[in-house]
Amino acid sequence: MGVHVASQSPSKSTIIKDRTKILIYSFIFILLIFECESSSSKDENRERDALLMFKMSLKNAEAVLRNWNNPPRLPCPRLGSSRTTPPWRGVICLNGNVCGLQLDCLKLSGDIDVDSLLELDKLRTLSLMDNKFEGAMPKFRKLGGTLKSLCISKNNYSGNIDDDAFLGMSSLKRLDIADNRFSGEVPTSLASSMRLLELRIENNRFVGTIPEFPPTLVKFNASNNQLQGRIPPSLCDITDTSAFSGNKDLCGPPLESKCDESGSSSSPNQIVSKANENMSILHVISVIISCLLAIATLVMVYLQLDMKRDGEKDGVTVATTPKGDGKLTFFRDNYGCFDLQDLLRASAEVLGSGNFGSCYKATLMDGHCVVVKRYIHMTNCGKDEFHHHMRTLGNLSHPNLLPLIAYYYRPQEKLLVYKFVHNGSLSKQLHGDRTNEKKAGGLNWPTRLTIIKGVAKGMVYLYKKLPNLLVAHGNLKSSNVLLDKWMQPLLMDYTLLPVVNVEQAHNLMAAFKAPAFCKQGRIDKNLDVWSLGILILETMTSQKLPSTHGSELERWVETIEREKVFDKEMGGTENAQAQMTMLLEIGLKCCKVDEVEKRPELIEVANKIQQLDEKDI
Ligand SMILES: Nc1ncnc2c1ncn2[C@@H]1O[C@H](COP(=O)(O)OP(=O)(O)OP(=O)(O)O)[C@@H](O)[C@H]1O
Repeated sequence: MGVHVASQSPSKSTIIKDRTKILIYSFIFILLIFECESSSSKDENRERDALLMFKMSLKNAEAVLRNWNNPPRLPCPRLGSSRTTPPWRGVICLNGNVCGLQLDCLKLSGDIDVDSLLELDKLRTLSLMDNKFEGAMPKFRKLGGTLKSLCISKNNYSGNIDDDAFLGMSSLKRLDIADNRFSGEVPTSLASSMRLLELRIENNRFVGTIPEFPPTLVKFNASNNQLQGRIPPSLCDITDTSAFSGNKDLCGPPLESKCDESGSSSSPNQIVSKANENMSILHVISVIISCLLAIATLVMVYLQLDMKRDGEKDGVTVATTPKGDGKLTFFRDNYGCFDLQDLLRASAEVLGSGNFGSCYKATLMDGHCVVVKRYIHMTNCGKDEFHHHMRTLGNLSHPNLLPLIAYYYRPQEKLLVYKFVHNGSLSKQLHGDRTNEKKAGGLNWPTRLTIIKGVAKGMVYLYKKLPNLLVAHGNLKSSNVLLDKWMQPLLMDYTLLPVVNVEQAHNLMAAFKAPAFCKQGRIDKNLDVWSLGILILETMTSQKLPSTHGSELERWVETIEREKVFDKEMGGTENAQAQMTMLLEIGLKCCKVDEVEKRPELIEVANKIQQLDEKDI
């Protein structure tokens, strides 16, 4: 049987058609490459021109930046190019764009042309360390909210830095202006850099007090300036006290010298040096010591009496325990040094009492404020179990968790000591508190979203750190979300399920109000997701939750789903409205009553929340 090969081979016309197609596709492909090339070369040219402008503003640059020149060389090697040409000296490239300039130790000087750098829209780091720049600090603020790291240490910059010099530099994570001759006060606009992790201002001539910094700060050095006054609470965690050495008169934790009423150091050495002019040192010391002793005795007697009265009035029945007993166990060093007796002596203010006990704000003798929460419903927990669990809690550390400073154990008495947080709870901000029915202040949309984002981050951290716990928080609700000075949320009353009596936990904790538990007795990770959903709905509507469990709460969720009425105080443009609706939908999804299986995982919810945009444009 012959094979008809001829019938299977393409005809001449088909071959011509195919060739034409190949030609057309190749042409389009070449066009596309050309298009890409031309737009990327536009970028490259812009970056090249910007850098050449910048170079022109520098002295001594011609010698050291010789390879910064005109075409054919470009600042960054072209993406995908086979020839590997190095970038210009000191230029850091990412994906073919300039993302950093590192021009350290090049003996550069001159008036930096910050405007030329505006053209480098991918610029994230700028380092001009160890050069010869002098005069006032350039207006780096113009570089706006994208710069992450700025380093101009070891130059000869001098004079005051404007207080708003860093305003709007919201992405700044690292700022190093050490080893210059800056004077005047430390600019408070640094506090607006909410992402700041590292700040170095040492070896300058800064005067005045240190402003409050965001809680994100982990590295700080202000040594060898002329700073004075109380170290702000946000820096109490800095363990290396040399960060404050060589200053005029700093006081308070983490330093040992205590502050007096006016906020200046009351260490005997400094008092002596001030009074040295007219009297002999010995005389001054003896007068001061006897005065201090007399005052201290009076204050102690007064406070003891006062506390006793307060204690009786407020139900603080923590008796002074027999010698050697009643010790507080500390987890964090930097909240001053105090013991139970100091807490008892401190002036106390009742902050409120909830399902699990009462909260007191105690102002210690050195001016520190801490919060003591006295827990009931923990009576079934054994000593070892309690100590073990407290150690777990003490080791947790996250910017959105209220840190546990210390705890106290007696079979019938459990106290947990936390840091005092300035803006009270989210509940107080949304609905007012016991004494003040009015809200503390309308929260706008960006603040509410920032709070929810922080809460979600804190929750994800808990689940990551405690994978064996089914319900890692257990009591997430608006009164357990505290807001610091920068309105960043801090979760409290977290992870107490292992030490709370089971019956009370199931009756009183927020997570156990979820229908999955109320209706089916199910305990799983979804309980916390449900609480997060309720918190989102409450935050977006400012509506108070019904005080009872179960069906009333379900109806509350249904009403919100039906009406979708946001709190007017949030304000917001059209764009913000769209984001608000998305957040409300996320909240509603977490609270799906009948579709427990469909309820999203915490990590999924948290990711969606982080994608929302608080910008109100
Ligand atoms: N560390 C703190 N800093 C500032 N205020 C606090 C601090 N801890 C608690 N508070 C305030 O004290 C109030 C009472 O707190 P508490 O935890 O006793 O009550 P709750 O959260 O309503 O109830 P529950 O015991 O069920 O958690 C809170 O609403 C909050 O405003």
